[in-house]
Amino acid sequence: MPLPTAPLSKSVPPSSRAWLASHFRDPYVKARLSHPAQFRSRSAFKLIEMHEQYGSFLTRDVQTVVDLGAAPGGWSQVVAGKMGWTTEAEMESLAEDKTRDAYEMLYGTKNEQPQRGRGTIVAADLLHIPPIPGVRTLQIDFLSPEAGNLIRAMLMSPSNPEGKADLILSDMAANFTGNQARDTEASLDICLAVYQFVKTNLRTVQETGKKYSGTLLLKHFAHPLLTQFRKESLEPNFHYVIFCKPDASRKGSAEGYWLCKGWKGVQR
Ligand SMILES: C[S@@+](CC[C@H](N)C(=O)[O-])C[C@H]1O[C@@H](n2cnc3c(N)ncnc32)[C@H](O)[C@@H]1O
Repeated sequence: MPLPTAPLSKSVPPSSRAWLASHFRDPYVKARLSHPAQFRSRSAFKLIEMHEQYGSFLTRDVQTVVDLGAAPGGWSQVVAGKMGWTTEAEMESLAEDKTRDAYEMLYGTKNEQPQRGRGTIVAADLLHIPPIPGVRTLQIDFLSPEAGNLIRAMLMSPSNPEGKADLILSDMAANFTGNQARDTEASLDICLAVYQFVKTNLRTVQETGKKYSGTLLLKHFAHPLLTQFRKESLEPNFHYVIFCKPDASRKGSAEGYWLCKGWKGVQR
């Protein structure tokens, strides 16, 4: 897809012009538009980067994944690719791709291409998520009381009768208002709701026998109240929690992610 080079229309206000200009200069926007996997969002590169740099979590033993705040679907595309849920046409276009590094970053070596994916991926968002091979989508407000049970039901299978997940991803963010108190409260509400879901749905290390299984990747906005949540709820109950700020995350943004590995179940 060609990048816009013509001058922007005079009807576009100066503030939007500045944003659009910096948006199209952004290397991750350029990468998204030219990448053969045709990611739907620039966020896809954040997930790839965190997986690569902060400790692999999209590993072969991951069978069930929940992607919260998934629209338009970039993260789910990455997960589906990692779990082998990619159409043959996509495989062919990727196999012909000259940027082999990008290919390998997503799918491993070419000899490893499965024709059908493994496991279950459930993606949920307030917004509609256009279909992605191998991904079960749900349009719902995750903060609504029924969301947890619906997602669990979608994870259930004969081999997973309790609907447990090996990996829970949350890129959820409420609309930014610019009011710090309100934005902090919204981020905290989302983190607390995700944590409630983790308590009943993330597979524990006791269940798998693996010290670092049961992974949560959770977006949040920097604030002392969120730090307190990390200390009180995440740190005692996971083997480790690290802060991630991928390069693909805009520098001026207060967003960051916690990568939490080794869910022990609630210790306190
Ligand atoms: C940064 S976008 C996610 C981008 C996505 N990870 C991707 O790669 O395409 C944040 C998403 O969170 C969703 N969201 C915010 N609050 C939500 C809620 N209460 N329930 C469900 N989704 C929510 C928004 O609708 C938005 O699509």
